[in-house]
Amino acid sequence: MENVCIIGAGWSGLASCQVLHERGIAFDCYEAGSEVGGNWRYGNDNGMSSGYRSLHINTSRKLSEYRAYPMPADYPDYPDHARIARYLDDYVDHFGFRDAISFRTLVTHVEPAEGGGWDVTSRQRDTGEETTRRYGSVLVANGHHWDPRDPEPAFPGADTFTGTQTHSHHYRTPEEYAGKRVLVLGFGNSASDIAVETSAVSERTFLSVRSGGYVFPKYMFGKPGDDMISPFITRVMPRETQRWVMAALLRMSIGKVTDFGLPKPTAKLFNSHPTVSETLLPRLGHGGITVKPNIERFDGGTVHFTDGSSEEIDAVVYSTGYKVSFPFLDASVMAPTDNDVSLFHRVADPHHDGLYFVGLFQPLGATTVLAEAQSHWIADLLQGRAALPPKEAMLREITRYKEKLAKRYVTSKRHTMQVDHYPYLAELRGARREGARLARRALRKGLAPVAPPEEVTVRIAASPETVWDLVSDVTRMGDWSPECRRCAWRGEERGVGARFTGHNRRGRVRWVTSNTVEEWERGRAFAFHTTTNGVRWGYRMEPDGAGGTLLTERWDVTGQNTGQRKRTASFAKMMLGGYENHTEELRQGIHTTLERVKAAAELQERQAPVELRQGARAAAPVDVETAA
Ligand SMILES: NC(=O)C1=CN([C@@H]2O[C@H](COP(=O)(O)OP(=O)(O)OC[C@H]3O[C@@H](n4cnc5c(N)ncnc54)[C@H](OP(=O)(O)O)[C@@H]3O)[C@@H](O)[C@H]2O)C=CC1
Repeated sequence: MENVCIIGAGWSGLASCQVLHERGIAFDCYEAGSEVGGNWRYGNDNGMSSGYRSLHINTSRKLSEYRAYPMPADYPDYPDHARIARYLDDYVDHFGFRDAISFRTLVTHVEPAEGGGWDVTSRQRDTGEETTRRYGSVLVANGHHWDPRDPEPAFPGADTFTGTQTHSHHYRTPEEYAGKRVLVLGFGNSASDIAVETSAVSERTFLSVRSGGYVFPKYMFGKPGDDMISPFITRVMPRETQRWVMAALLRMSIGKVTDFGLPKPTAKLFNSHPTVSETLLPRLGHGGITVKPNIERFDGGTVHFTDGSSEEIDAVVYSTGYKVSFPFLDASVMAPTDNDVSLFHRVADPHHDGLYFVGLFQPLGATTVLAEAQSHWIADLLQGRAALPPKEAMLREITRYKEKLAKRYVTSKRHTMQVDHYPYLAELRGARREGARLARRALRKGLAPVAPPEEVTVRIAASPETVWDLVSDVTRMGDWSPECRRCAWRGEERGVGARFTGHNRRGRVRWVTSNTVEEWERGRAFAFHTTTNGVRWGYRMEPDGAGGTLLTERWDVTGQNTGQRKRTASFAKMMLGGYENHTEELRQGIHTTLERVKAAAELQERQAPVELRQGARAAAPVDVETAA
């Protein structure tokens, strides 16, 4: 059974896939589209990409490549969407985790499971089949530039407008604006790119700007502009000095934005999300684009602006940004209002164990590298190499972050999750160090460590169906396991979701567990979740190529929440001779279980009428391998 779920195979989700794959953590990734790449897949059939035909990345290749996988050396400084999508495909195939991604599968619901973990429901787009699987942890990487935010509230008279009104999310190419009078609203990167494009074909293009800001060129002194910022500079140079130096460089290289008819920036440099464009200022200079203030109201085909001027307009493109939304999470779990989310170091939900968010930030820098760093921290947490601090400490960090944000940035729905590239990387390194310290302290206090899942495989000279019939009959579990005395089904149900009770004994200590079946596929898999302590047990059968079966038993504690870990550790300490000791007994118990299943299955196969045997041949006498 896969224990970690990743939602989304855009470049943030892929960073998590790669890191978890590299660290040996099993996961399932769900992707609504047929291909990886999210926004960078032009015309993505997941229906969520905002990418337009001319889209080029606005951070440089060097800054934007994953640390684990460089972009091809022959790529230009600022690759277009097609090259980025190809790079993402190569990344997946280079590391070999494509099989872990379920394409055309939309996650429809994620909810906390009884006893810990998360129930994830997904729908296969072709068959409509819905599946619910339980995971110890969920990594949400569904992106935050796909759910368009129209002006809120709508401008007065917008419903009387006789032209077209479109959000930039739906903009693809400029052709439909040929010969028209176009109004682009906003001053972010979408507005800037779209206004430049439509201005080449339209009769007139107007750019309506509510808040003035700086425009950063893609190149400075012949080099990509982000080459100017290095970890060294951000460490040694106070932000005020960086600001002063960059303002001077901008002034020298491109002049003041007001010289191009744009309004004066409403915030200091670096205190609002930057608009990056090599072409906007020249288009303004050529008179191809006319700057207007905000819209005041619509009236038929006329748009009135806040300075009292008005223009006849045929088409409006609202480039007014995006909503942060998680359609699969109930409002009781996470409901961001006005893009406001509360996450410890922008990753961990302090209110829900095992719920992490990847790429949910607005970087002054590159998403890839930051998502990669976030994923390494999450992997530490999943493997028990790091722990989170108490909830109160996480909430304090979030408050401090929001206070800093409020001091620095203009209050706006687009400035709720800003991070600076190198300082945020340093922050994540700090979170990992602190997490490791907390994990060591928990160990010293006798808390159960979260070990990576253990798997043991045995070769059995019997068919996968014979083996499955034995291990999935929980009433026989007492025959195999040294610790389990007996198990009994609760109710008539068999299959995923069926429940059973386990009765265990070690010496004079007896205890009872509740279990729910999570995988039930004859001849392939049987797995269950012990809801009492968050441990997951699974059996996987694979043909061994000689008519027999490779049976793998898996023991997975990574889905335990903190409460379950504490209870497990103290129960083991008080009643079972200590956590480490008991864990070792369980490990040995897996070998014993597999030996006993093997003996029973081979006996059954030998005794079965010849015609019922499925070609099982003699297997190696005792052939047990430990894989973890
Ligand atoms: N090439 C690339 O790599 C590209 C990257 N992007 C990225 O995608 C993200 C989204 O960018 P974008 O789509 O431009 O959205 P943004 O949120 O960055 O910008 C939205 C703009 O719309 C304005 N706005 C919002 N609501 C209103 C309103 N009711 N009336 C008037 N103005 C309004 C905002 O003004 P205010 O500031 O006052 O709120 C702001 O100027 C950003 O991270 C951007 O960098 C986008 C395009 C290309």
